[in-house]
Amino acid sequence: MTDSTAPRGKFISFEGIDGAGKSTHIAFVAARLAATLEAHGKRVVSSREPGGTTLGEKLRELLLHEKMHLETEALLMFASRREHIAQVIAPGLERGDWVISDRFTDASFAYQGGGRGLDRAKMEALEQWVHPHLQPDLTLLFDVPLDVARARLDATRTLDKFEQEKTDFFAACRNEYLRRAAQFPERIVVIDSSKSIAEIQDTLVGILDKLLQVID
Ligand SMILES: Nc1ncnc2c1ncn2[C@@H]1O[C@H](COP(=O)(O)OP(=O)(O)O)[C@@H](O)[C@H]1O
Ligand SMILES: Cc1cn([C@H]2C[C@H](O)[C@@H](COP(=O)(O)OP(=O)(O)O)O2)c(=O)[nH]c1=O
Repeated sequence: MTDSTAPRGKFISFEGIDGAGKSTHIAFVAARLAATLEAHGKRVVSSREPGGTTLGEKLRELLLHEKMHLETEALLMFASRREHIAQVIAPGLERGDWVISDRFTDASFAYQGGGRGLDRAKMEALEQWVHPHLQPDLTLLFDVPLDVARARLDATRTLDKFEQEKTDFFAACRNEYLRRAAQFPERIVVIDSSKSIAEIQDTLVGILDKLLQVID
């Protein structure tokens, strides 16, 4: 994917159980990155999964609202991802832009693997098929106790298919996220999302400024 004339951009994913506060911080991160990158003629591309493309958004609608077999759910998540990589992530990185995605493959491991119990070997096979050479340069994992996430969700919105799941489901998702953070410590940074929004923003500034040094 890297070409010898243009440095590849960076790929940052955001993860966490529903209600952890991930969406709250995406706009802040995008603005912080854009302020530096635009001076270097690069853009921040902000996207999400499932979704991020016209087809992916149609799949998202199905995934968030229709009941389906667990393996169908996993396959559609990866179908959405395949399209997202082809249309948004790979071309963005090749242009030298920085791509930030609200969720990527760690979410499939956490939700379809941890939460729903799909065999990890099947998830790994899908990952190998769909993106054998692509991984985020950085994954920000927003981690909170389950009761905090639940209280935040209940206070704010109508719940979709995943958000209506029980505590055990989210406990298993969270455990899988934390297991992956321990497995890939060089890529996944765990953010204590039970802190205040201002404190989390301070932490994010420290992480992003270090990452931005490569282009200064
Ligand atoms: N650190 C925080 N402290 C208090 N409330 C928060 C914090 N982070 C997010 N929230 C609130 O919790 C709710 C869910 O946050 P959101 O970012 O939508 O979660 P997610 O995208 O992880 O599902 C929102 O109302 C948001 O304002
Ligand atoms: C990307 C992905 C998301 N999901 C789930 C997690 C979320 O509950 C849901 C949508 O994610 P998200 O966009 O974070 O939800 P919201 O906009 O409500 O904050 O999809 C999976 O189960 N597997 C996946 O691979």
